[in-house]
Amino acid sequence: MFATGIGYDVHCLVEGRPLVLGGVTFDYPLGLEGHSDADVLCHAIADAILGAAGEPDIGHLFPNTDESIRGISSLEILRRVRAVLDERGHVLNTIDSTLIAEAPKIGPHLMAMKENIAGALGLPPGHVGIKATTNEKLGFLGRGEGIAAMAVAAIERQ
Ligand SMILES: Nc1ccn([C@@H]2O[C@H](COP(=O)(O)O)[C@@H](O)[C@H]2O)c(=O)n1
Ligand SMILES: C[C@@]1(CO)OP(=O)(O)OP(=O)(O)OC[C@H]1O
Repeated sequence: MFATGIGYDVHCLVEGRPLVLGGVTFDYPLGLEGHSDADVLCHAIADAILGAAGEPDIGHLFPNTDESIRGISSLEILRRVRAVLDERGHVLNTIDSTLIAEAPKIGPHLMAMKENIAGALGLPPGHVGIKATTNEKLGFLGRGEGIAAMAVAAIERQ
C-alpha cells in the first residue's frame, strides 16, 4: 500500500552551537539547541518517514535522555530510520520539505543538503525536495529566534 507521512520540528537558535541543516554546517554566529546536532530539517524528515511507516516518532526511537546519542549527527538518525524501513520491508519513495528560516540564506547550500539527505536515506537526490522560505519577519521565526522545518514522505508500505 502507498502511504504518506508528515513531520514538523522547530529548534531555538543560541550562541555557542554550530548551525547544522541537512548535514551542512553553516558559517553563522548562532546554532540550534538540542541533545543531538539539532538538525531540524533531518528531524522533520525522520518524523515524516516514521509517520508514513506507522512507527512512533523520533523521540521514541531516539530519546533525549539517552546519553549514548548526545551530539549524534541527524544524518545518522536518518540512516537508522531507513534501517527501520528496511527491517519492515517498506520502500522509501520521495521526500519533500520546507525550511522556515529568516537567515541564513539556504539556497547556496541546497544541493549539498539534498545530497547528504539522499545519501543517508539511500535515495537519488532528485527524490529529495528541499525548499526554504522566510517567515516574513513575523513572530519568533521572523525575529530569527529559531528555525523550523516541515516535511512529507511517501513510501510503499508492506
Ligand atoms: N532562509 C532562506 C529563506 C529563503 N530563501 C530563498 O529566498 C526565496 C524568497 O523567500 P521569501 O520568504 O521571501 O518568500 C525563497 O523562495 C528561497 O528560495 C533562502 O534561500 N533561504
Ligand atoms: C533526536 C533527538 C534526540 O534527543 O534530538 P534533539 O536534538 O533533542 O531534537 P528534538 O527535535 O527536540 O527531538 C528529537 C530527539 O529525539
